[in-house]
Amino acid sequence: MTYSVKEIFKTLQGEGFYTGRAAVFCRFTGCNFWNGNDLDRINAVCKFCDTDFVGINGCNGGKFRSASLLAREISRIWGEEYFGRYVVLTGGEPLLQLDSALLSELHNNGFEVGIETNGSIIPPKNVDWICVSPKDLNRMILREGNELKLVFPQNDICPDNFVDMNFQHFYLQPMYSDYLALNIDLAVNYCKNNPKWRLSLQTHKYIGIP
Ligand SMILES: C[S@@+](CC[C@H](N)C(=O)[O-])C[C@H]1O[C@@H](n2cnc3c(N)ncnc32)[C@H](O)[C@@H]1O
Ligand SMILES: Nc1nc2[nH]cc(C(=O)O)c2c(=O)[nH]1
Ligand code: SF4
Ligand SMILES: [Mg+2]
Repeated sequence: MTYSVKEIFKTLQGEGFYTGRAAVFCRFTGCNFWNGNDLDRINAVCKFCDTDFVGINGCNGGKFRSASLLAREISRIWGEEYFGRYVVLTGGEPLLQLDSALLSELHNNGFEVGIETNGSIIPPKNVDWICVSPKDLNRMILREGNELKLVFPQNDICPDNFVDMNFQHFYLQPMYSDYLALNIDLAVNYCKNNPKWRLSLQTHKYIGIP
């Protein structure tokens, strides 16, 4: 299998449960909820994406012709240290490309593997950390995982829809947009009144790291 990757970089996880943890981010090309063209946002399932996932032209991006070649590149970017190896597969939608071959190669290289997914595709078995961030209730078939991270607020999606699903942690992440300050206020208030939910800030954006 050939994997199309926009970029690969080492940083700190900026969001959710593992905020502050060193990780290599592997951003796969392409998404099933938006084609990445700004002109098509209004017709997309997901209209507020903050990410460029088109093409293979980012830092360390490219076409990787096998799982072992991609795992080797992720390993190189992590560096020598064996302790704490963590890779976050994101995109775009990583589950359009993640298969058990790549997952095994990453495990063989000593990585814990996390995914950031929109919940519309069932992942292969043995992913170590699953973060689901729903955008469309009707398309959300992955209804369990480690963390549910809802971008907030979203038209037609209320946090109540998720509280009976099988997740260990529930986060509201203020929508990054021209209305960020308002969205933060709304999320803070929601968390104050609904303590099952915690605030997830996109901390990397505040401190200027990728
Ligand atoms: C770019 S997405 C890629 C992974 C996957 N397609 C998904 O949606 O979960 C990575 C994370 O960024 C979040 N995100 C995207 N746009 C955002 C925005 N405008 N404000 C806050 N979070 C956003 C997503 O909800 C997701 O949790
Ligand atoms: N630092 C950092 N943390 C992140 N957590 C989720 C991200 C993503 O785009 O999937 C992301 C990202 O792009 N950078
Ligand atoms: S589903 Fe994820 S990658 Fe796709 S457009 Fe939405 S936020 Fe962006
Ligand atoms: Mg991001």
